[in-house]
Amino acid sequence: MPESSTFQPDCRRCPRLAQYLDEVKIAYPDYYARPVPPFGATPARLLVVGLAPGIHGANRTGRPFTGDFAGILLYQTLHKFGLASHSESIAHSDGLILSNCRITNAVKCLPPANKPDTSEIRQCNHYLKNELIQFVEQGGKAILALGGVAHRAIVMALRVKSTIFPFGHGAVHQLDNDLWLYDSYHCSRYNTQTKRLTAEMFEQVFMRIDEDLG
Ligand SMILES: O=c1cc[nH]c(=O)[nH]1
Repeated sequence: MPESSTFQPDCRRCPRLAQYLDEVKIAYPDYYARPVPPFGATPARLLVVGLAPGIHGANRTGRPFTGDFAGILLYQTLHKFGLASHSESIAHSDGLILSNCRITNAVKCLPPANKPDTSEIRQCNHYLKNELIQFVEQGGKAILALGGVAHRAIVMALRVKSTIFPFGHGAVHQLDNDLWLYDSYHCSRYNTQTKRLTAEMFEQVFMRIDEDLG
């Protein structure tokens, strides 16, 4: 199982991802094109875990879910539930503040075709594990997995059994006395445009978290 380590902004542990980021930086010199750090409040009661930076979103702006389609529904919903100061997340310098909430990704680097390899998810799990440890130590109560990859990365980092805690949209898993894992389909363009995930479905997940956090 991976050990935990603090996020390294210059990490190049995954050769395929490091090389891809080098190529993307050449194609788009203005893009951030580095491992994207978590964003938000510390301490926080809610930790939202996404998949990985999108090429023209977090990979461009350097902030999770910022500047691309996947962030639209997420930040709108966070704003609706009083967790974000604005309903849109446009750029690193837009002044947006998260309250009681943090956002991170299972994989910190942009993967080709949005698909990290299992070995890359495992390698990056060092960082997620460290973030989860800090989150729990500082009183964090609710983890929201956006999609199955994020769910399995969380389960891996916390060393709990994925057979006991399978991913399912709307599922709520009690991981510990005071630690809960909530699942939602990922708020990707594909999922929202095909209506696999509607705004109502996403809000219901947040409503449940809101009720449980009290
Ligand atoms: O999972 C995702 C998707 C888009 N942007 C992110 O930061 N994470």
